[in-house]
This record gives sequence, structure tokens and C-alpha cells, in this order.
Amino acid sequence: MLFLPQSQPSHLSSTTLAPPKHALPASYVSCTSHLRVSCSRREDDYHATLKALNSRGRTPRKSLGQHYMLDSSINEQLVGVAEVRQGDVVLEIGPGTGSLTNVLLTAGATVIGIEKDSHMATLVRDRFHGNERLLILQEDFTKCHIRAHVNSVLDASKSVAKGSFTAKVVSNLPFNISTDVVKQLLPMGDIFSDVVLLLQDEAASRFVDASLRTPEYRPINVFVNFYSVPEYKFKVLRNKFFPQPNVDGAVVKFKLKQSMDYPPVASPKSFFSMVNSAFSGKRKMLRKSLQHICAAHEIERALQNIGLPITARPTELTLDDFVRLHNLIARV
Ligand SMILES: C[S@@+](CC[C@H](N)C(=O)[O-])C[C@H]1O[C@@H](n2cnc3c(N)ncnc32)[C@H](O)[C@@H]1O
Repeated sequence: MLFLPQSQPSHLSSTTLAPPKHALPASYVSCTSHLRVSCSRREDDYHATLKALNSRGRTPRKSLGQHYMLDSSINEQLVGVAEVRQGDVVLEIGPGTGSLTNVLLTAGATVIGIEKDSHMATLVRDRFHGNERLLILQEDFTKCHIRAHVNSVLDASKSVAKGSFTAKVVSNLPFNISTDVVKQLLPMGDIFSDVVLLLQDEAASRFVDASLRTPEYRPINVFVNFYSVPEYKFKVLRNKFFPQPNVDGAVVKFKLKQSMDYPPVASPKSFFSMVNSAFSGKRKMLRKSLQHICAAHEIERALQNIGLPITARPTELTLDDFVRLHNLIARV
């Protein structure tokens, strides 16, 4: 049986805030019209409550990657890495119990939380009942129209504060959707300046540190470096989560590039199609895996032109090498 609190636990401190500078658009229903928000910055007692509730029947769902953060200093570090400032618009994927949401709101951000689990969406709405800087949408992030949601809030911010705003993403992600999230968000440098994610440690290393000439080097690394400058920030031990996962986590900051800073290819679509083909099959030599794009001797000539052996395999090419190869052989 689900046992959820109907209102904020009494042991949490509450503060009355000044009216928000950037109210959400009228088309969105905010939590209520009161202006009360919980502002517990030290240990997030809400989790202790949740834990107690869970022990009475509400078990976190593994299929939804529900591993809640127990240590609010980690949430504060996440918000620090993203350099969240008053007035920023922040997208949070999977607010869960709202422990990270709490720190984002306290930093002065307007937060859009996308939560798939209807019980958790209700719980987090109840927790921040009345905070007009919070919009909780009960949706599956991998299927929702994120650009429309964020632009709508950004436009409202601009019309109120007459500034030019970009948004950020800060999230303790369900580990099973990390690759989908990275693929969806990194090409959105026109709306997001930074994407800061708490990921599975192994995935974090794969996104940031996969070395050339190793099996870990995959098309996703070319993709990540095409659209962003990634940085591994810090490790988060597994005992910081409830329930404890079998793996450690790590925080990665992706600084997103604007389209004018993307590597010079005629079309990203044809570029990534070439990169994916290059890695398809059993890591064949490029002159074989790219045969459907052009003749083997042309690929060999292009590789020589770049300064690579004619027997080169995809794991030997940097992003820059792939760009040059594409520009030499692709027929867009
Ligand atoms: C790792 S928990 C993090 C919860 C909370 N942010 C915290 O730090 O404690 C992941 C959250 O993402 C939610 N979630 C899982 N899959 C999702 C999806 N596809 N779209 C949106 N939310 C999702 C889960 O229900 C859960 O609340």
C-alpha cells in the first residue's frame, strides 16, 4: 500500500518568500497560490521520513531507478557545479522526494521537474505546496516535449525580467535512462548552457574518459565531444543513496556548445550516420565498414590525407579525424 504524506512534515522548517521574479506562464498550474517552501539545507530530514514511510510498505521501484539521495551536501555540490544563480531556469529530471529540488529552489532557481512516477510527482508537489517557482510535470522524460516546456518558462522569464536567459539541467538521474538523456539534451545548446548529471560512475567515465584504441571508445564519445565539453567532477559513493545501488555514482558537467561552435560538417545527421556505420559490425577496418558510402580506394586516400594508416579502425579516430574523413568522403 502506498503511504504518502499529504503535506510537508512538521519538522521541516518553512520560510515565506518574496513573490518570485519569474512567475511561470499562466498555462501552467503551479502548486498553489501560497508562498511557502521548505528550506532545509542541512541533512534532508524528509528522507528520514520517506524511509520510515517506505519501511511501512512503499518500496522504491527498481525499474524507475529510484535511488534517493540521502546526503544534502551532495545536492549542494551538484548545484554548485552547475553554478545555479538566482533567476536561472533549471530542468530537473526525476525530482523524486524533492531533496535536490529543495536546494535548487533555495538557490533562487525556477525549477521544471519531470517525474514519471505519479506517486512521487504528488509527493513533491505536496512538499513544495505553494512555491510558484516550481512546475512539476508528471511525464516520462524520454517521451516528453522538453523544448516546448522549457521555452515556455524561458519566455515567461524574459517577459518579466527583460533579460536573455539560458537554462540549465541538474539531475540525479535514474541510471537506466542516462544514454537517452545525454542523446536528447546535448544537442540543445540553444536553450541549455550546462547539463550537470549524477550518473553511474562507470557510465560517467565512459562518457568522459573513453580512450582511443580501446573497446570502450564508441560513437557516443564522438557525439558527446561534438556537442559538448564534458568534465568528470566527483565520485558519489553508493552508501549515499537509499536504497543503496550496487554501483557508485559520479557527477559529470557537460558544457554545451552553441551550433556555431560545432565541428564544421555539412550535416550532423549524415556525419553521425557515417560514425555509426564506421563502428558497426565487428570493428572492421574503415575501408570495409564504410564501403556503402564510397569505394575502398577513396577511403584509403582520405585516411592517408588525414595522416592515418589505410588499415585504420574506428577506435583510432578522434572527433577531429572523423570530421575530416566525413568532409573528404561523404556525399551529403
Ligand atoms: C535516482 S532517483 C532521484 C530522485 C531525487 N532526485 C533524489 O536525488 O533523491 C530518480 C527519479 O527519477 C524518476 N524517473 C525514473 N524514470 C524517469 C523518466 N523516464 N522520466 C522522468 N522521471 C523518471 C524516478 O521515479 C525517481 O524519482
